[in-house]
Amino acid sequence: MSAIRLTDLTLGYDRHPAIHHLSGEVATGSLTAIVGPNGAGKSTLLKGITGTLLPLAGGISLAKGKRLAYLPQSAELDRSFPIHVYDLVAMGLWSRAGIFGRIGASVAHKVEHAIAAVELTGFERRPIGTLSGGQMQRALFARLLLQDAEIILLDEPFTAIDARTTADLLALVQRWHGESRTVVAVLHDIETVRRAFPQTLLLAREAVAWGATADVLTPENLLKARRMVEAFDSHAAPCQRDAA
Ligand SMILES: Nc1ncnc2c1ncn2[C@@H]1O[C@H](COP(=O)(O)OP(=O)(O)OP(=O)(O)O)[C@@H](O)[C@H]1O
Repeated sequence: MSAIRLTDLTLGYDRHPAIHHLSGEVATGSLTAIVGPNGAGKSTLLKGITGTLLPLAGGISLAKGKRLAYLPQSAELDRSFPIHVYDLVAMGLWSRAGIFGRIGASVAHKVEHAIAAVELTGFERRPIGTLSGGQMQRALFARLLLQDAEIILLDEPFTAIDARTTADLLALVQRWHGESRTVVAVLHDIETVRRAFPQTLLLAREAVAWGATADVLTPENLLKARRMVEAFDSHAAPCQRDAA
């Protein structure tokens, strides 16, 4: 069964395509990496799946009734927002408790448990603006833990994060996979993908290859992806292939 299905999908900005003619499925319970050169459309695809960016053509369907959680690229987060680690993590419960849900004893226990799971105990009252990049990413993973979503989308979760934090957070990703959640992560480190992600979508504005990681990440495919992104004209009218 598929958790996410893409059908001849075109996504873009101001009617200019960033991704086009993308079709395929993310199987329920699978662990998939999205890789590709800068500008390949990886973040754009995640924004399409979350519904923040509507398709210019084609469609995206999600398995019915499944909760979705999304971790944006760290550069997109406003760290100056005046909030403590505890409250940031507790926001993970909003989808179920509501914004004005009572922080009762059981909720407080869940938040503390999630903070402990990412080894941030003792940081509860720290404003997020004072955290290191790795600590902030740990806090965001604690929030994801509480969101308890069946489909989890991660945009470059390990970029600019030290090796120890990467290993700890990767262990959480593996745990989610073990719990049969569907995880899709945009990654730049090919070695991490080869080691830890069974499925890969190699994207270069369209799919270069999508399937078992060892079959997808061949030198030929990686070279092809680079050439395709370099050759792509994002200002072409809605779709070059349609115009041909
Ligand atoms: N808000 C936006 N408005 C206009 N164009 C955008 C916007 N966001 C992204 N783009 C363009 O869409 C294309 C794909 O961008 P996207 O961020 O999805 O690529 P990416 O594969 O995630 O790249 P990177 O690896 O550099 O993060 C790029 O040409 C980019 O300039």
